Amino acid sequence: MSNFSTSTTNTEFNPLISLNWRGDRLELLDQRLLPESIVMLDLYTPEEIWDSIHSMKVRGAPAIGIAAAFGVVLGAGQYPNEDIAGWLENVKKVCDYLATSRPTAVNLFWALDRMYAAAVQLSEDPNYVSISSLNEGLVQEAIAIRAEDEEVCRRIGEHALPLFQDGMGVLTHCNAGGLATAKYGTATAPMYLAKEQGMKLKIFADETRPVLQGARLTAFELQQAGIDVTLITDNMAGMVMSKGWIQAVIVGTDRVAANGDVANKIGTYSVAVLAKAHGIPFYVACPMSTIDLNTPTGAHIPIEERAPEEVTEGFGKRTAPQGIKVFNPAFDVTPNEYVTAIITEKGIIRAPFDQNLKALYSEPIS
Ligand SMILES: CSC[C@@H](O)[C@@H](O)C(=O)COP(=O)(O)O
Repeated sequence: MSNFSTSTTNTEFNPLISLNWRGDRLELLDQRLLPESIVMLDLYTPEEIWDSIHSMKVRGAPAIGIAAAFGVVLGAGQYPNEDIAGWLENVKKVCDYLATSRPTAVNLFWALDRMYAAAVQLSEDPNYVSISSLNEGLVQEAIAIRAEDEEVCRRIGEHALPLFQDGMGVLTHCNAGGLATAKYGTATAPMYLAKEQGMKLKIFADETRPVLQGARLTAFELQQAGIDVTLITDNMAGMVMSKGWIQAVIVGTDRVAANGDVANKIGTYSVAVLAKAHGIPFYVACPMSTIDLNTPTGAHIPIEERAPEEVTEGFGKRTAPQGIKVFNPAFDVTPNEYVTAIITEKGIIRAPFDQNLKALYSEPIS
């Protein structure tokens, strides 16, 4: 594994933009170092992209998909020969390799499938005869995935915004923000749009143990954007709800099963149960690329388990006894009965989710 080169701290950093294609490399914000340091990494190989996804330098379902798409570009560009069949075989190998970086976010597999389908199509197109033109075709596909994500997130925000009113308290868990997408985020998109329109929301960000995406990322990016955000630890969510401070919960997701069960960052399920107990609507915001009709229920979603050190040394020092048994699932599944609505770029879906999710695929984007 080669070392990544790092750009110096960028003083004009825009926290909404964490992935940039630079012609020969993917420039990527190292999210693990936030908020203390803003470091952009220059990634030149699929191995570097794999490592960045696996180690969560880039994380969040849509951002993982975008990074992987550029990983395919970088892998295709390494093919040394001029034969198209060999080029296509190499693209397939790169896609299969990148697919092993993380298991839960379906956007990863969606993006890789889309890149491979584009490669097949390009390889059959008589206008693309040289390997360099095929590689350029893949660059355009990856750029399109990134650009579409930005547009999709904005649309999610537009559809979600009417669910919120001036002065509302809104709780979110993990980071489904601009850092996790091309721009705007999914759960945070209505927060940015509300800000644009002068609507004041009071956001509560769960810290999100064990990796602290809420504290490190959501609190950071909302604060940078001038949005009213209060950080709480995960075990405070019930208390702030009981005080009447929360009128809605909105989270992102890594995969929505065909029946509307939702996998998201560990702790989301507890928040959903708490929301139901307090009569608070629980919204899930995601692009269509996060909906996986091939996964029948939440029980079929592969849940990543991560290293015990995230729990025992997550704060930079040991906080548990040596040799302790640790269970560290990165995600949990919220059953559909706790989900008030799923908000996509195509609009708002409510129960019965199995029927309404299926129907959504035949509807044009409004
Ligand atoms: C728009 S991001 C949606 C989800 O990917 C997000 O809520 C989440 O759970 C991310 O988990 P992470 O482990 O940080 O990749």
